[in-house]
Amino acid sequence: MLLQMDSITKKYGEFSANRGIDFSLRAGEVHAIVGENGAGKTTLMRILYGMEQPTSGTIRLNGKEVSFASPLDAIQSGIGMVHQHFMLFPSFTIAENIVIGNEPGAGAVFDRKQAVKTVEELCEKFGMKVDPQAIVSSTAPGVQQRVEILKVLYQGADIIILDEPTGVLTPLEVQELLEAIKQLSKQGKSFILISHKLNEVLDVADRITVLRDGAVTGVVDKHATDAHEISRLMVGRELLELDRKPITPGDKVLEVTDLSLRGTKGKPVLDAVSLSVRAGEIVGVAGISGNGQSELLQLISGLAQPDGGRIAVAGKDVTGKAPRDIRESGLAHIPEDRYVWGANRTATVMDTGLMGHHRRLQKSGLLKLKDIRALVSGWVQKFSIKTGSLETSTQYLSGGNLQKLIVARELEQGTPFLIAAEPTRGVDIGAMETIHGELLKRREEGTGILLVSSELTEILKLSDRVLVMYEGRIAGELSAKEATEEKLGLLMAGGTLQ
Ligand SMILES: Nc1ncnc2c1ncn2[C@@H]1O[C@H](COP(=O)(O)OP(=O)(O)OP(=O)(O)O)[C@@H](O)[C@H]1O
Repeated sequence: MLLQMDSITKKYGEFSANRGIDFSLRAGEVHAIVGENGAGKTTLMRILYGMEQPTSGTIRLNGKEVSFASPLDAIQSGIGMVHQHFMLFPSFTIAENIVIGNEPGAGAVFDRKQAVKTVEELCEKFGMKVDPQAIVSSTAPGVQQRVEILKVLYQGADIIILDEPTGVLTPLEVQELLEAIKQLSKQGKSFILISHKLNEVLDVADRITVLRDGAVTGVVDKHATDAHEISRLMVGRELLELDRKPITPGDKVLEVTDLSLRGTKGKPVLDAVSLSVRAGEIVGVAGISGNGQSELLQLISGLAQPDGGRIAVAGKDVTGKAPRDIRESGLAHIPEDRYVWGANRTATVMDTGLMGHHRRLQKSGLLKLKDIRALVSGWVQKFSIKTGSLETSTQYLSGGNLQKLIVARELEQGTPFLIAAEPTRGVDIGAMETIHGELLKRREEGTGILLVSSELTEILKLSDRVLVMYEGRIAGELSAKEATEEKLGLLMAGGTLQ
């Protein structure tokens, strides 16, 4: 066995994030780790990568016991990790990012030409294509993902840990990544893949380890299992089918007319975009990321200002207004990036939950701790948010649990209009079911929802109408009945429907 982790336990105070976990990896194997948010997947991998020390347990590489005091130790032993959030220098070139830490050159002189050549050779050897001279910030997420993998290959990794690698990728980029993993494993590289996407896991993994509450509930062979068994091992129950009841849409809660935003290179980022959302309907926006969706949401929520056009929320003209005024007009917003727009990493769970609710809870100018506690602990229960306490800083929540907290906070604003951008990014299948169920409940209660998601299955499951964005324009609109993955895919790629 290439790698063996035995009886790994990790305690944070009284809380055990890992409880006696056994995990093994063969050379050339792709081994997926799945489990609910907070099940302990990332913690186990941080231990393997030397970012955390286990409270007890042993790690053996090729039969020899090892201990890693830091990632540097792990890298030297041939272990590389690609994190959930890319850790590249945006203003550097791809080549510079790959060789950083071990640059070619003599003394203090960096040999740029050699760096480009080395990266070209690396791409050739491992069959992955990137332009070494491109600046990272100008490349797509799929390219940045490849750069992260090439970087660990350059560092000499034989074991590559990928922590939720497909979260920000388009369907095509996901296919390319899965293909690259298969190719590299044929060349003898071994992968540990943390993922919530069971279809991807069943496509690429040889074995799957399932974690629940910090312990292993099963290790299964891909050929001897299916998505049902894995979800049962993960959640402890079968998942329910969602029921989308027929509705009659009401008044417009969002009306966007001829919205435009100029780009830096003359090409418009948004070009005369008009759309509306009525009370009680979910309007899905599909599109490959980078086609104007993010900017559209920033304009609607007041985080950026348009160059032309008009925005009305709940019947009030909010064009050019500040985010706070727009929220008061009737907008709640589950933001696309939970770390940038959704939370302050140093704030507690309670303070993060309170944001936006503070004015409502204020009685005679005072906020009562008891009221805040009751509100936030209700959500913690309803959404199974795993946290030490309400005073825990959000930086210690697992990614999916922070997402659930933000979703709960925004769903509970009780506004007529809600933006839900990537509402289930990084959450487990049980939490996804809860969030989808809650969005449908809000819809039945009359909230109008603009759903922007890179997951076509999510768009198709929830939307009453689907708009497709392509190059800053609405390229097409389909009703729930008409919409299929194929038709949406065609419009997303710039095609037209006959
Ligand atoms: N430094 C820390 N202090 C306290 N608790 C922590 C710390 N790091 C992690 N935890 C807790 O340990 C648990 C396991 O977290 P981990 O990030 O391993 O979960 P995960 O399975 O990767 O979840 P997700 O799918 O949401 O990423 C969580 O409940 C988390 O809040």
